[in-house]
Amino acid sequence: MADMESSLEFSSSLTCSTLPPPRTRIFKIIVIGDSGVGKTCLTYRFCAGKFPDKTEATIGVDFREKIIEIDGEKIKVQLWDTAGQERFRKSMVQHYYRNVHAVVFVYDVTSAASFRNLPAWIEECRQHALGHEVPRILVGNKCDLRHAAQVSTEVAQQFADAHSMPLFETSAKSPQGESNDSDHVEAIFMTVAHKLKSQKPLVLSQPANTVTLRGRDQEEEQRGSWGCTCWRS
Ligand SMILES: Nc1nc2c(ncn2[C@@H]2O[C@H](COP(=O)(O)OP(=O)(O)OP(=O)(O)O)[C@@H](O)[C@H]2O)c(=O)[nH]1
Ligand SMILES: [Mg+2]
Repeated sequence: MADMESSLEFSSSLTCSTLPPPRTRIFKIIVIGDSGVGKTCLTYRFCAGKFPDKTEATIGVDFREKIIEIDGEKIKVQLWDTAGQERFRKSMVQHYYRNVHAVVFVYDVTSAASFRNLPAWIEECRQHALGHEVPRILVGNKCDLRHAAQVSTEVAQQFADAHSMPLFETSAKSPQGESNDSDHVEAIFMTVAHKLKSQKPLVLSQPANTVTLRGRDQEEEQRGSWGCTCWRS
């Protein structure tokens, strides 16, 4: 850690001619919600591009990563696929929230209970002192089972509005061609990444004849809201 920090300090004062190779920023996004809503399938779909053949209840957390490119910058989206079952998550919870950049709340459109439990997940975020600057989004999954839906778009939208979150309805399972009327899994996570990138521009200052590379501004670094784990060579 000390090495990483000192190399960050070092790079912050380098001029154009001596810049090290570009490093990849990491956006840590946690995916939370009741067991069985499809968190593993959604994260797998985004990172592997397909619906998994089989899943089992997640124990602790599974990490999935995907490199994306936005405006010419390569960014590593690191998804934390958390456990929905209390017994599989309790020893891990504080790690989920450490230096998190965005939160994705998931419910299952065919399960009214998973929707009713959303306030408990929001409360967990509050208890872990999640800052208001951390983007949150709401995802209703399993839209391919619309005939069995128990949560209407209207009700979900009201909830999302009340909590200032954008709502997406999607399916980790259905083929997502042009004719599909639900949001694409890919587009959902890309939206989060765009939001994070716009909040955190990479190149922030250009004093005369030098280009200074700064990933986080000093203030944020002091507040620790953009922890050092989000950078890697
Ligand atoms: N029809 C349909 N089934 C889905 C979809 N997403 C997930 N499933 C199914 O829902 C079940 C639970 O999915 P998971 O992704 O394991 O659920 P989870 O939220 O990760 O559950 P925990 O790890 O216990 O918290 C599995 O049988 C999946 O095949 C979907 O979009 N449509
Ligand atoms: Mg899971």
